[in-house]
Amino acid sequence: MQLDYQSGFGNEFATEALPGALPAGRNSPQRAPYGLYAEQLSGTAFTAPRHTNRRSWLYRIRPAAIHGPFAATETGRIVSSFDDVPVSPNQLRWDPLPLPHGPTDFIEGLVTMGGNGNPAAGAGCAIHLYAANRSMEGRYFYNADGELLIVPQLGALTIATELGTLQVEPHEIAVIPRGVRFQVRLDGPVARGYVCENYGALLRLPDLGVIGSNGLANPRDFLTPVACYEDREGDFELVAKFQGRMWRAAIGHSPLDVVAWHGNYAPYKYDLRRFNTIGSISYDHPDPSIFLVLQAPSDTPGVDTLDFVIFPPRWLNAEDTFRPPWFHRNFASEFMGLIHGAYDAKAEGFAPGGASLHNCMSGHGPDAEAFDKASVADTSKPHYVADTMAFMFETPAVIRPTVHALESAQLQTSYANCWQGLEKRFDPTQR
Ligand SMILES: O=C(O)Cc1cc(O)ccc1O
Ligand SMILES: [Fe+2]
Repeated sequence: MQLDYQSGFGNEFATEALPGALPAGRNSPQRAPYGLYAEQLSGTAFTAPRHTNRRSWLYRIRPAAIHGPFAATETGRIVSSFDDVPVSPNQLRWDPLPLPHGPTDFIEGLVTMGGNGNPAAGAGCAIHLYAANRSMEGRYFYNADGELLIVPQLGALTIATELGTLQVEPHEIAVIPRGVRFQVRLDGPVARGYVCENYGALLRLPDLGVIGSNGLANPRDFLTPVACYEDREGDFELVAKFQGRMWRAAIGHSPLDVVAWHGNYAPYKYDLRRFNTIGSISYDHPDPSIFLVLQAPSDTPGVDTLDFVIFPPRWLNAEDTFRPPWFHRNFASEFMGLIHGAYDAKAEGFAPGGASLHNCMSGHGPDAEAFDKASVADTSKPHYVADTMAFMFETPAVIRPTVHALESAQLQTSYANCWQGLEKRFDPTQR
């Protein structure tokens, strides 16, 4: 199905599935068109400065308040507080999450790998993987704890939300704002990917500084759905994530019943293949901030609580340069995933669907094989890094792995051996 979208990042969108469903000239008329209820959904403080203020007005068949009482339910493998598990400075890497055997939908298939901060503090993030083999049926979900950045790695998803339907395939991402109700449907037999749950300030496009007015992820490539509603009654369930726990309420109708909406608080998708990658055309491999797609800013200028960074296919032509990522230790902590192909700093062991974690000041970089190859490569000619799409969730706070991540059968116990083959090359008599 070909879906319609509205283009732009954080625009003041306006969309109606029935002509005239959007009230003209006011948000909350005495009676809204078609007998709809007007409802505001605000994603930031009412008094947030205009450039960060996000809210939308929804015109819906029933108000969001209509559902049965919430009762706490199984949180499954979802974790939202990370302080009780000791964290080591070891470099960690995982094989891809196996696909589920029993019927598992997107929510059931979530497993938390690590994170920092917590929903109560409104700071930090949780990093989850998902593996699913069925659509959410009769179940709708919202997350009051943060926005969800969904990074499919295998299988396309149709994400039906209150504000319209998005389709995302591997190489695309979707962001579902805090509070927006949605249902994930699988377009194929299985789906797998990564989710970053951002407890902090909303993800936004970074400033471009000396790059100028264009580049990196361009605003018009962000797509927001058009209004589309379900007028459906039945015995459904509404699942909420609220303060780290999962809650369940009976609901007698589809909550995806918004006939029209306007505003700047809405889900969006972005095709990572549209990223305008900028790099060195002289020498040296730049810092990975050059690959920043979205950032969640903190109160300290220039410091983000979360960065989403990608490593897409690109030309490398820096001369007399070790072209792949260098050896390094960072202030930041880095959780990486691979959507497709191979990553240029790792010859093997980092598989699509896999993950790695290099925390604050833990040494890492190219493995022995990648180093050996790149340190003798001909740098007089450009080289195209093809068939690759890696990404990083990067945070200033340490990413604390969960018990599940540490006890997972996918944890590669000998990951750090990938650097052991880097022999001593030092010879004080040879320059
Ligand atoms: O592979 C990594 O560790 C990620 C990374 C990539 C890069 O190009 C520079 C620094 C960095 O941490
Ligand atoms: Fe790194």
